[in-house]
Amino acid sequence: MSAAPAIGVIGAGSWGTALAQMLSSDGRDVLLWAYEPEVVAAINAEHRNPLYLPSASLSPTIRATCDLPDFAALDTVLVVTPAQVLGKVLAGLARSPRDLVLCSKGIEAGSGRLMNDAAREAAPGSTIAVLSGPTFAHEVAAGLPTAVTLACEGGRAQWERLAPAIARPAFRPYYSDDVTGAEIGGAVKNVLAIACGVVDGLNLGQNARAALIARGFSEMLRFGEALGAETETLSGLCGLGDLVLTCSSTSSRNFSLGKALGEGALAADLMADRRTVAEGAHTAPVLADLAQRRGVAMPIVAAVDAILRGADARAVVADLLARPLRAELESDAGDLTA
Ligand SMILES: NC(=O)c1ccc[n+]([C@@H]2O[C@H](COP(=O)([O-])OP(=O)(O)OC[C@H]3O[C@@H](n4cnc5c(N)ncnc54)[C@H](O)[C@@H]3O)[C@@H](O)[C@H]2O)c1
Ligand SMILES: O=P(O)(O)OC[C@H](O)CO
Repeated sequence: MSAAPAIGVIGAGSWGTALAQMLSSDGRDVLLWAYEPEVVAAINAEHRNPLYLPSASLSPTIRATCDLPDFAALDTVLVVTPAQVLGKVLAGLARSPRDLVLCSKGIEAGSGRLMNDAAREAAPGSTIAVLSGPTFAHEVAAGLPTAVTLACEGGRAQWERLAPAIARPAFRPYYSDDVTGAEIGGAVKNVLAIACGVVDGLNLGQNARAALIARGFSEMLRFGEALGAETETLSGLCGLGDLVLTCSSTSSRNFSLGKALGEGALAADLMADRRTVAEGAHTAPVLADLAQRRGVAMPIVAAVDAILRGADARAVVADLLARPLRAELESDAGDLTA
């Protein structure tokens, strides 16, 4: 038991459960909201989450609930639902001023909103922060060293409240005030991880994967610039750091989805009855659309969108390779802008 104030975590998938376990490591109470009653029951009775994080033994100071009103008195709440339901779930939270730390990575389909805009509308009065970076849930749950960006719309004053609440010896947040940049990094890297998985599934080699990471990062920077994100933010943990992690490992659901697509599986089959979330599959269509409407060139994102819609992966890669030659740097583009 600890005298430190309890923290709330909304969403008991693998990431919400891992964050709850990390936060409880100093003995504090953590209240964890789960969508499924059977997850609540297993966490409270057996201190395990067999559906989403079966490898972890959870702390007895984590209490699970299906009732959002239980969170009314908490000053700090992490939000870790899938991106597409974040606004809907938060609408059930009592409207009192608190720090709301968004940990989901995606863009809302239909509205094209980033999570901070969805959260601000659903939970007015909250002060938003975004926690994002290279973070496989099973490693955080196991206490392995991890560093993240913690972007605070409330600036240094909010950071002073949140950093001691969230940092632990092996979990290290870095301060930023660029909420938009932190969200764009996490959302775009999921789509690029699908692209890298496709290349792996097609056996196109490691040169191709490195090229995709570098050219995909250029797309992330261009899109970020269009939305007012800082290049420095995207060059850090929540952008380049997460891109490298997710594009290099079958531990990533997005990379694995892409690999299966490259091996010839159909997106519709891979997405049907899926329990875990591969956010890039939901983000790709809305990101491709936003980029086109804003005139931002994102050919790799468009290629992923096309493959998810059923286009032949090998043909899509051939089209990418057949694009006109161009300058690598925007500043050198001149006439080479195709
Ligand atoms: N798993 C990771 O390593 C990791 C790391 C960083 C960020 N994230 C992000 O965290 C978010 C959550 O991912 P995850 O990996 O914890 O999920 P998950 O794939 O492990 O589990 C799916 C989650 O969706 C929930 N869910 C399904 N339908 C729902 C509904 N209608 N309403 C509310 N909840 C519903 C389930 O209860 C479960 O919590 C995603 O945006 C993901 O990108 C995940
Ligand atoms: O398994 P993924 O692809 O959702 O990636 C998990 C995390 O976002 C990695 O930082």
